[in-house]
Amino acid sequence: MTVCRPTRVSIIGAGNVGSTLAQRIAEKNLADVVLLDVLEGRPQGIALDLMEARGIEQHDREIVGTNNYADTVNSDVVVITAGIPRKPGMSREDLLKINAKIVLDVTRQVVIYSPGTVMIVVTNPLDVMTYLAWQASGLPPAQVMGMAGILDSARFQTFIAMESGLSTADVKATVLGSHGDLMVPLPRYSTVNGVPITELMDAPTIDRLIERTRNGGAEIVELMKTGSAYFAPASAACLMVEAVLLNQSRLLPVAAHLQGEYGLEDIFIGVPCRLGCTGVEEVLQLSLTDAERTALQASARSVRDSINQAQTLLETSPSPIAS
Ligand SMILES: NC(=O)C1=CN([C@@H]2O[C@H](COP(=O)(O)OP(=O)(O)OC[C@H]3O[C@@H](n4cnc5c(N)ncnc54)[C@H](O)[C@@H]3O)[C@@H](O)[C@H]2O)C=CC1
Ligand SMILES: O=C([O-])CC(=O)C(=O)O
Repeated sequence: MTVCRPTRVSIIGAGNVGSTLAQRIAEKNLADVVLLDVLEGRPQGIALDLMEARGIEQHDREIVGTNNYADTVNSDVVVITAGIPRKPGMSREDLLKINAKIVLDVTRQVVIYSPGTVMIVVTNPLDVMTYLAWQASGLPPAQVMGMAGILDSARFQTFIAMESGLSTADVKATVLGSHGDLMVPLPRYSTVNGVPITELMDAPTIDRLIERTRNGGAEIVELMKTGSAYFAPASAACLMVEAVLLNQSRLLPVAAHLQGEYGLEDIFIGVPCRLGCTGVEEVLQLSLTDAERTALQASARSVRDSINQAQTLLETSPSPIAS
């Protein structure tokens, strides 16, 4: 008798984003979930809690909590949420050194057990962490991507719907670039049922919504006082997991490795990509105005500076980046 191996997603980091993502994946019946954390008991407790909801939520997905990477073996997708979230007053860049060490460590352990996985990075600062994870993993670049553009676009979408009073379902918003102050919201590519928002709102209103989008993560950090956003981030990561597992050919903004696209080389940054079972299957090159291209280049320069900074910081660490 053939024994079927269920699809498996491992989530490294059983904190707010990781545990909410585990819930979404299981309740959407997408895959079995392995939730791993350094904290003993936390992933096991969350997994048991989620298992006990199965009868109510009507699914039979296995959710396992562990501190042992061997339990993640043969994961189809691994999502890295391990790391420290920022506190009020901090930028995502302030997490660079501490999270770089965590991301390098967990990535190296992940690929021992899942050498062919698709890896989705969530830990901040996002674009840099995705680059470091790719380097440490040895995976083909198409199999590594970062989650941010879907979240930033969803925030822009929400603010457009709130401002216009129109249904969120009809709003499509596009945000490219890095997951930081230099992200690049694109009003020309943001529409309400096909109508560009530039036809529906005046420039000062759009500028105000763009500013709120750029500040979207910080706005929640300031409100929550401890920790950062996790419901919308988990939804965004789940959309990427779903697109890969179900080979959906979704066109979604993700931090992808660029090799000349948009005039950018050897960097991970948010661009529209076709996502399928092999990961990033295509980078879509939008035509940009001079101002949009300049903004994307400035965003990429800031990511490149942070990558250089991370590499300098890590040179003094006992476990330098594997080449
Ligand atoms: N890319 C994005 O758009 C977003 C990124 N984030 C980032 O995601 C990360 C996680 O956020 P939260 O879940 O809210 O934080 P959290 O503090 O709730 O959870 C992080 C978890 O990582 C675990 N961890 C730390 N070091 C580890 C290691 N070496 N191995 C395994 N687990 C380890 C911690 O024990 C903790 O349970 C943060 O860096 C945050 O800034 C959060 C939201 C959106
Ligand atoms: O703001 C943060 O630190 C977490 C994050 O990336 C977001 O919510 O966009």
